[in-house]
Amino acid sequence: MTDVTSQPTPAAPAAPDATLAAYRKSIDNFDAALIHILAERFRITQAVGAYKAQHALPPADPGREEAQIARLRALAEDAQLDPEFSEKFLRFIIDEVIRHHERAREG
Ligand SMILES: C=C(O[C@@H]1C=C(C(=O)O)C=C[C@H]1O)C(=O)O
Repeated sequence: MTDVTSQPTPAAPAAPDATLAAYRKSIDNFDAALIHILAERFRITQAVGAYKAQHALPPADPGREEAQIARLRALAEDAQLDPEFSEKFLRFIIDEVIRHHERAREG
């Protein structure tokens, strides 16, 4: 017969932790703000994509990207946010924008 007494005791349901819950409430608000900010950014870049397609402009502008990344890295350093992370985050967004612009060009 199996010795059930040697099994680990299942974890008790976590006690409500008011401090953690308050931090998480604030995280929830920041995450919601991030989504709204991103939605607005993509709304504008969609318009840029349509404009570029109408005027036969290239989907990507590496000079503009380089300037934006340098500006954002400096802002991140000032704000004590990891500039490497900031660059990767912006690169990820810009790459998605360029994909949208390529699609807009294809019609
Ligand atoms: C939005 C533009 O298109 C692309 C996307 C960019 C961005 O998301 O910041 C920057 C440059 C372009 O490669 C633009 O040309 O301004």
